Amino acid sequence: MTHTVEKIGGTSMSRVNELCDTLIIGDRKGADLYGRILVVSAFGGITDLLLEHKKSGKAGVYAAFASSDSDHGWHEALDRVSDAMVAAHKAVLDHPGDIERADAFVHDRILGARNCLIDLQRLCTYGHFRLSEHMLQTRELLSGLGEAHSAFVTTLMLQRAGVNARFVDLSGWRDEGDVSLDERIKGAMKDVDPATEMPIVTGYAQCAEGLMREFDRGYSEVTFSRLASLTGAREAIIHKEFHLSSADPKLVGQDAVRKLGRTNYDVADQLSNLGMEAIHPKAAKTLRQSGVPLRVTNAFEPEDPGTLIDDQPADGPNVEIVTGLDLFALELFEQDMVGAKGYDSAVLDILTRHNVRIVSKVSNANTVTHYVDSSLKVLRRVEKDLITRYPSARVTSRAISMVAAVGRDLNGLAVLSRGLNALADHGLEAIGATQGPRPVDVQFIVEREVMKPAIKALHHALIENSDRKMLKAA
Ligand SMILES: Nc1ncnc2c1ncn2[C@@H]1O[C@H](COP(=O)(O)OP(=O)(O)O)[C@@H](O)[C@H]1O
Ligand SMILES: N[C@@H](CC(=O)OP(=O)(O)O)C(=O)O
Repeated sequence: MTHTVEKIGGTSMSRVNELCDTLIIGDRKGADLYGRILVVSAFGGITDLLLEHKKSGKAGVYAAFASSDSDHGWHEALDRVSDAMVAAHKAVLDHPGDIERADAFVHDRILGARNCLIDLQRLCTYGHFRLSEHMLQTRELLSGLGEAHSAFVTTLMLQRAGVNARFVDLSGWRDEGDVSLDERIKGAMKDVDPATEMPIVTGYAQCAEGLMREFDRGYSEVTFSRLASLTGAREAIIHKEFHLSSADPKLVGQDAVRKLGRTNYDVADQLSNLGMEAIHPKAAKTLRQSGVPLRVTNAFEPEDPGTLIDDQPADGPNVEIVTGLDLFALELFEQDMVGAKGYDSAVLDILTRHNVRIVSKVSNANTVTHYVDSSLKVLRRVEKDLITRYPSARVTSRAISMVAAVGRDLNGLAVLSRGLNALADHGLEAIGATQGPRPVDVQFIVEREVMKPAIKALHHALIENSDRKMLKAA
């Protein structure tokens, strides 16, 4: 019998002590404790403080360092990380000896990172070295701190509970090798025996290709899926704070949402695109290609099988999830566009250059609109480039939200019209709505303040009240 590879996300990591009594140990004894490789994310909020806030974009150490010439804003930002790390491990560790070791670990890594950044800044006062050329490595160095800390703390906690846990640090701390992601993982795992010990692996892995450069936020799932694939896991499991549900339980209410019993990689991709991170799209690809089944479970209900994700089609049409995210509508309006080609690709070039994530798009005779996930600051630069390229065009960025209904098979469900009616019934207006010919998602564009009530209204109409038989009869 082979092992499973199991990832614990940041929100759940903040309560890893509770998981110890249930998910990780529970009433298992002896050999039953093993056969599992755990991949951990940083404690909730730590990566946001290290890099930047995932949702609001608020600067962390990285962003402060990137923008600092002489001021020392990043030092305070690093202090905040250190304080937050200590608070996070104090919340989950009991034994004073463990807390002392965790404090020392934080102190050592923060000091190391601080010295490294100071040296880098000093080096870059000489003309030949440019800070801008080292920003990616800086981002890598900082992100690794979060997962090294959470994995170290979890190992201490489990060892104290009598588990033969082993800290597997893929973060490349003070490491000299230049290895690929696969080599990094294989090298670290080569003398680890999951049958007799429980590896606690950092969700961040330092590698020549650059985990952050290739995959950016949500990278833990990339490490997780690669580890599952390379070690030939029986199953890859993501433990989350809630069951993967038909909508955010915090928003719609835990009683109103349904647990997803099963879905497929197509839906998982749509959800990632909508910022829901059911699973990182590149991670899904690795698992799909290597034939490792994926399960998403509620970390706090370990006896529940959760959601199985594979590449199977649905048994019948159904809306499975309603979700939403804040975006900007970047609009290029140009009277001369009609009949001319190339506008679309010019916009794409500029968006690519500024590394803006496109979620969706619509166009007509003289207007191209991209719904993008970006900050206004970056969009201002995009607008400037667009105006330079098309001086007589009108370019605008408008804050909007997108709410989408997603399912493996939405055939014959009239999701678009029922959705619009549901919004109207609640006195809510849609600015736009789109459905492609492949029936897996329908997108509704609304004002930002309408997003939450729109999710509730759509969830109510399309999931809580869905009666497929009635619809078929109609
Ligand atoms: N459809 C959904 N099902 C479950 N949780 C959702 C859903 N949509 C949004 N969420 C939210 O996602 C949040 C983070 O979930 P989780 O994946 O556990 O975090 P992390 O990325 O830290 O592991 C939860 O607190 C929950 O409110
Ligand atoms: N902590 C990292 C990696 C990650 O995947 O985290 P989480 O599992 O909490 O989404 C991030 O925020 O990007």
